[in-house]
Amino acid sequence: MKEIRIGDTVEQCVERADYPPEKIKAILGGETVAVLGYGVQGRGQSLNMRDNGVKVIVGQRKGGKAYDLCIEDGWKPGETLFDPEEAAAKGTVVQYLLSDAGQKDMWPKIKPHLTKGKALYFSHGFSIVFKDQTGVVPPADIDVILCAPKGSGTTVRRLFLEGRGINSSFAVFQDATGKARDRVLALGVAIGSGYLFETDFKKEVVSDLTGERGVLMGAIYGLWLAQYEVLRANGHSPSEAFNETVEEATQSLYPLIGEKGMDWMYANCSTTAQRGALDWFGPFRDASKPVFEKLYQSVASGEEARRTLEANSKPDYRAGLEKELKAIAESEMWQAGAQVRALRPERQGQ
Ligand SMILES: NC(=O)c1ccc[n+]([C@@H]2O[C@H](COP(=O)([O-])OP(=O)(O)OC[C@H]3O[C@@H](n4cnc5c(N)ncnc54)[C@H](O)[C@@H]3O)[C@@H](O)[C@H]2O)c1
Ligand SMILES: CC(C)(O)[C@@H](O)C(=O)O
Ligand SMILES: [Mg+2]
Ligand SMILES: [Mg+2]
Repeated sequence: MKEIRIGDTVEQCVERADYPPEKIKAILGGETVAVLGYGVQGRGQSLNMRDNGVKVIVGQRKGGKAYDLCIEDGWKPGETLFDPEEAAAKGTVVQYLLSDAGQKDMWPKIKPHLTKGKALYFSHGFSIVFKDQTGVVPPADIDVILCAPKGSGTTVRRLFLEGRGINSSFAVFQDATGKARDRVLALGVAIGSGYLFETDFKKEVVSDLTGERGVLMGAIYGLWLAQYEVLRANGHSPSEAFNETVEEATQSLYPLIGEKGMDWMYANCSTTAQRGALDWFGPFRDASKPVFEKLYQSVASGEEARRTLEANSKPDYRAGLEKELKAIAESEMWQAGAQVRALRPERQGQ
């Protein structure tokens, strides 16, 4: 365990060293972990656990790309690959990694398999916190736990293969067996977490929905687009506008900020950039803070959950979504992006 200490706030962080392989074996040795859903998280987490020696089975409905990927990844129908209900029946730990809307739909079929002493595991607080909208209310005699990797499932797998680890949060919502904390921490390390910090289901879902709608995806794209549009409207070429907005950020500055912090970045650019960035971060913060406050309220009130569930339940949702994504892919900015990325020396000849 290590501490993160900021003023009066002290957080205990759990590291891999706290759950070495023999401890994981002692905790999970008798368990069958059923991973329901082979999406981005289901795939990353199940493969990492399998490589870590945990007994894992996957529950993925037949047909479709995700099922084909299960076969490609070596899951064997009838041995380690089942439909979600059958896997839930076999698992002693049920990792509920269907899409959040899928969790609501499948709940009536999964719940009967959650018998006394099992653990129900989530990677998001969504279904439990918004139970009035999802109907997900677990039986009282099971453990209900959460481990939420703070990144894409793609990164969960990539970092594991590189011998690195993703940061994850963990929480215990219900401890029926007295083993819930050990179970979630052993699972958290087994899925490839680097370190784990404690949260609760409500804090996890509210921060996660805020982050992805905000700085991780929604806000950053909005900010990038605004700058790109201003540069283009003032006669800058697509190449110049894209490089100055996205390519330099993702390929040079953001990795450096990740490695060394924003203070280092500010100290290690030109004095011209330094003066300008110091003068302008305030106006950008002031302009965007009311939007973040509005976003947070929309998340905390359950409105974002309502919108997500409603949108996902529409029969034409997928078609509409594909149209929206196509519009981004075909927009000038991301067309420029595709061509700029293709020019990277390491991508030549691909
Ligand atoms: N995507 C990420 O990287 C990420 C990161 C952290 C947490 N999470 C959380 O992890 C969980 C899984 O997310 P994901 O993005 O991997 O899921 P996803 O959207 O990729 O879907 C996962 C699987 O759910 C199945 N599914 C969807 N609806 C279904 C239904 N009605 N019936 C049966 N199966 C259905 C699909 O076949 C798919 O294989 C969610 O709670 C999500 O919020 C995701
Ligand atoms: C990867 C993200 C954005 O962090 C996750 O929260 C998700 O919902 O996909
Ligand atoms: Mg999320
Ligand atoms: Mg997230």
